Amino acid sequence: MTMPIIGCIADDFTGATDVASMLVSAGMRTLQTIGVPSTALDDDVEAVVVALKSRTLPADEAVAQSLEALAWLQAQGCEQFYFKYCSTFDSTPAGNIGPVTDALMTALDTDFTVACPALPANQRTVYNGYLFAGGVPLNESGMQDHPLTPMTDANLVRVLGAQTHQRVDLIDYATLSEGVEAVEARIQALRAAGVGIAICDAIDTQHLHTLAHACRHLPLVTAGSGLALGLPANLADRLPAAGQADALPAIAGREAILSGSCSRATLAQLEHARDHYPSHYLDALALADDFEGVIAAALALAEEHLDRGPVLLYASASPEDVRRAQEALGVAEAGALVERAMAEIAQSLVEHHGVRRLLVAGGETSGAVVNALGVQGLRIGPSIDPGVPWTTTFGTPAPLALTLKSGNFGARDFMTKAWGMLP
Ligand SMILES: Nc1ncnc2c1ncn2[C@@H]1O[C@H](COP(=O)(O)OP(=O)(O)OP(=O)(O)O)[C@@H](O)[C@H]1O
Ligand SMILES: O=C(O)[C@@H](O)C(=O)CO
Repeated sequence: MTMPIIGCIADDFTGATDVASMLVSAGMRTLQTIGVPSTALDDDVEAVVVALKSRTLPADEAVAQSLEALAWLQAQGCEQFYFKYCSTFDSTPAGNIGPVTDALMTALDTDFTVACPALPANQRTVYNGYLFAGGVPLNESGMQDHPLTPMTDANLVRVLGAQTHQRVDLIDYATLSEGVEAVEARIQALRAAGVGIAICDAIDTQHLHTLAHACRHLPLVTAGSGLALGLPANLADRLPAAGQADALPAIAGREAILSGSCSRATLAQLEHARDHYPSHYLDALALADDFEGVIAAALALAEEHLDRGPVLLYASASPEDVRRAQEALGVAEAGALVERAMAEIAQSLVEHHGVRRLLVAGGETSGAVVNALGVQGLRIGPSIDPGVPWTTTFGTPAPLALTLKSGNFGARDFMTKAWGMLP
């Protein structure tokens, strides 16, 4: 059996499929597990991604789960480890990026790692340590309104510095533009100065390739998914022949879209999709009043239309509507209520309405849906848009075609074009 080489720990489920899709597109066969498996891996793959739902847990729980994932990946033979967080660096002053990085560094007995959320293909770039999303500073990108992890500062040296025990410094774009040797020299200098984590600039994909090559001997890297594009090149002689990494079996069945993401990109995609498919809005306040009644209405609408193509069920709402729900119900309670609704709907669609092809938008939403469906893992297939692949499930009674869309990912027509890309 081929032993995996790269072991990733991802702090949410869509983030996990994102990093897995980058590894696949660069030629590594990749499997994603939902949580830490209780059994050993028995697939021939070059990379494994353990998907946690740890982004918004209390820091000590996120650390414990991440260390458990690390131990399992080490037991499967992985040689280099990758902590995947969001390209918008979603976290709070309490964590979890800093505390998890600290714990992984200690467990791997390493004094240095990099931190680079950049993904230029999705307009996430880091310049002089400042993170830009969609060409504007992070704190002006819409992320300042995120329901769970509002990001109000774009300076990552400062943001990470508040979360970690390590000294944090920068490898800037000028150094990255000079090439691998310049980056290696900078890493050596930072290490000698007692810096534990370097925020790395990257304003184009070449910077990520340079950084990945310069990191080839580090036991741990931490990043968004972009850095994964460059890692397979470090291992070229150990990968399968080109074109083999993203093959998926065909899955027939009814189609549905579930969205709990309130990001700007998802809201635009929903506007587009509503013009093409029957749709039903689940109002958070109505769910609080009559949970089962709202769900029954959504499922009735679905059953009426599913024979004719995809049906769209969504709770996604504008920042003002989300704020209204949060003020009435509490932030965590409103989120949990909507997630529970999406989970129950997904379960019913699959068990009672013949849905086998499912598109889910939102990281937390995807986590809730995947858990409700009993998905144990995903085989990663071709990407619909950068960072969002089709996958097929294992662990469910029958395999499903599933795509888990990170809130801010995908073009405006993502929800309509996805179906044509299934085998
Ligand atoms: N109308 C609403 N009112 C209040 N909360 C909502 C509403 N709709 C969705 N939510 C909650 O907002 C949160 C959205 O997070 P989620 O991770 O699913 O999407 P996202 O943040 O856009 O995606 P990602 O994490 O991939 O960037 C979820 O907890 C969801 O339940
Ligand atoms: O990196 C990203 O932006 C995504 O993979 C993600 O983690 C969103 O939840």
